[in-house]
Amino acid sequence: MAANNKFLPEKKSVAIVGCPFSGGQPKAGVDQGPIHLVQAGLIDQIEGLGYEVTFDGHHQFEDVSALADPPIGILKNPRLVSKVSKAVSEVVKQHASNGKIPVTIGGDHSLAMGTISGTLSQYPEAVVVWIDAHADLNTIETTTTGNIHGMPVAFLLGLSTLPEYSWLPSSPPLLTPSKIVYIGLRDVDAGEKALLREHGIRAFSMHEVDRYGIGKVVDMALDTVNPARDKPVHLSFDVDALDPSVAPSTGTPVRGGLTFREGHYICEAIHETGCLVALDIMEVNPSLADAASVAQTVAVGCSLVRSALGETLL
Ligand SMILES: NC(=[NH2+])NCCC[C@H](N)C(=O)O
Ligand SMILES: [Mn+2]
Ligand SMILES: [Mn+2]
Repeated sequence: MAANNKFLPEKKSVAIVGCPFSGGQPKAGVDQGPIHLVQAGLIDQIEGLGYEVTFDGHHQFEDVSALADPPIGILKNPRLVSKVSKAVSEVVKQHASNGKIPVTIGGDHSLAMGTISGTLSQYPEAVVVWIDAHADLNTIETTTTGNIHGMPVAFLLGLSTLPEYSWLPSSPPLLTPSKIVYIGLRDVDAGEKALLREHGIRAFSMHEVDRYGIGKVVDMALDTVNPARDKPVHLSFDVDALDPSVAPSTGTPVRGGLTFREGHYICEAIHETGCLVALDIMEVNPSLADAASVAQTVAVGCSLVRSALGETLL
C-alpha cells in the first residue's frame, strides 16, 4: 500500500516522460533505453500500483537533431543538449503543476538539467537526491571528456554558464549546494572532488555505504537536505550507481557499486517519506551487453521505479 504523498493530490497520478536522447555522451544506444523500459511493461506496472498513468509517447527530438552544433571548448553537442533539456524542463514543470509525478526515463543524465529545473520551477523548495557512481559536477573548466552528462549538476548550481544555456537561471541558480545530496559515488574526478569540498556539497560514497549500511546512509542523507521531511524530493537515479553485476548495460559502469537491494532500499525509503515529487531513471543503454544482461538492466530500471512509487516486499 503506497504511503500518502505530502505534496500531491490523493488521486495518485504519474506522467511518463520518455526521453530517447544520447547527446550528452558518445555511446549510441542510450536513446533506446526509454523504449525498452516501456516495452518491458513499465506503464502497466505503475498502473498496477494504483496510479493513473499518462504517457503521450516518447519525446520527439528530431527538430533539434539536425542542428549545426560545433563544440564549445571541448563540450560536445552543447546546443543540442541545451535545447533538449529546455524542452524536458517545460514538460516536467507542466506535469508537476497538474499534480502528477513526472517519471523521466532516459536517455543520458544530461537530461537532469531539464528534469530538475522543471521540478524546481514548480517546487522552489524541493531538494535533490542524486544516486550515481559519478558526481556529474564537472564545469566547463574541469571536464576532461566534454561529455555533458558529466556536467548537469554544475549547470544547475550555476557553476557553469554559457549563453546557450541562458534559459537555466544562474544568478541566483534554481539549485543551491545545500539542496542536493549524493549517494553511491565512487568515480569522482579530481576537479569534482575540489568542487564538492569548496561548496560543501554533501555526499555519501560507497565508503559510507560500507561503513554505516544503506539504512543509516539514507537517513543521514535525508537529514542533511530534508531534516523535517517537509520538503519535496526529486530523486535522480543513474543506474550506474548499481554494481555492474546488477545493471551491466550502461555507458560508464564502475565496479564496487550498490547491490540490488541497496538500490531498491533507497527508492523504498524515499517513497516512505511521502515527499517524492519527481523521479528520473537514467543511463539504461540496451546496446552494451548481451540480451540477458540488457533484459536484466531494463528490469532493474522498472523495479526501481516501482519501489520509488510504493511497491513493498510484503
Ligand atoms: N552520467 C554519467 N554516467 N556520467 C559519467 C561522467 C564521467 C566523467 N566524470 C565525465 O565527466 O565524463
Ligand atoms: Mn553515472
Ligand atoms: Mn549520472
